[in-house]
Amino acid sequence: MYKDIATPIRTQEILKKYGFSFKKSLGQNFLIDPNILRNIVSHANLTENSGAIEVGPGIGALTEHLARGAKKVVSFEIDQRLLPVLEDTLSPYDNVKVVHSDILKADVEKVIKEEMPGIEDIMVVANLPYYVTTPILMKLLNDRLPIRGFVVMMQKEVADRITAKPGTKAYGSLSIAIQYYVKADIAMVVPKTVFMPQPNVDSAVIRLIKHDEPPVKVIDEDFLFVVTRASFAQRRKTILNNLQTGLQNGKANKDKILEALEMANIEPTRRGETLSIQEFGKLADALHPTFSK
Ligand SMILES: C[S@@+](CC[C@H](N)C(=O)[O-])C[C@H]1O[C@@H](n2cnc3c(N)ncnc32)[C@H](O)[C@@H]1O
Repeated sequence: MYKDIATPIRTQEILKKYGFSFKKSLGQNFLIDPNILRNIVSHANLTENSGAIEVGPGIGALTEHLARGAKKVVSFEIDQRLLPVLEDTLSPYDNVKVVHSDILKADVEKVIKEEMPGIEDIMVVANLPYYVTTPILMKLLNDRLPIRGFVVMMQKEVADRITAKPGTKAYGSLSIAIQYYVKADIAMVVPKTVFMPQPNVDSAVIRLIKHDEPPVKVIDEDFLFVVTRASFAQRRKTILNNLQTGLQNGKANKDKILEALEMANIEPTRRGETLSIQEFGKLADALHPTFSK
């Protein structure tokens, strides 16, 4: 059995050996608690036939736990200074591939094809860099990768918004943009003390499992997201007011919007935060003929 990378003492040793200093701009808060790492990996339900994709391995703390639980791990790391560190810390594992790349620019599908041939069950498991949590999730969802889902650590406030249900304060266009693709729930809330350096915000691990079918069928997915963004633009405003100012550069015809709201069976005085994803779907389809161009 190898010594865990993620103990405070071993992490300090590794950082010292390589003269590594944290870059705040890259969201570098490393995990230093092996129990949290085991817990994260257990929520991914990996088997010896699974693949794991990691964003930002850091010095390999989570990577080694993934390597122990999966057939193959591919980790994308943007910071070149970490490459020699990872080569050292992950040397006991022959099932890990580190790719030096910004995940936002990477062709992840190609890498999966090359590095994980024949692997049918793939999960994204990561302690995400908080400054780009949402762009990373949206990219990996929009790329329509052959993955089962995600188990990812992020800022708790973002986790709350992603997993929020209608009628709650945290519910908004981000909840819908993500829940259109996946079933989302919070797996655990994580204290600041398990990170080095400690972040200023609370953290949570969320689990996102892809739907077989989207929760609502719409004519035009992109337009659904245009409508939801417009509907939440000003939370105190009614859906009617938000759509009037948010569609067609504020020149949307009020009567046409009222017609669409009636067709979708939605009272014009309601607020966006009370609408379910199914109601947004109906509304987007009703608005589509007039407002999608
Ligand atoms: C929160 S740390 C997590 C490190 C490690 N997985 C851990 O849990 O200790 C985020 C990691 O993501 C890397 N990173 C930041 N932006 C990235 C990007 N756009 N693409 C790939 N990696 C990125 C950072 O260099 C850092 O290693």
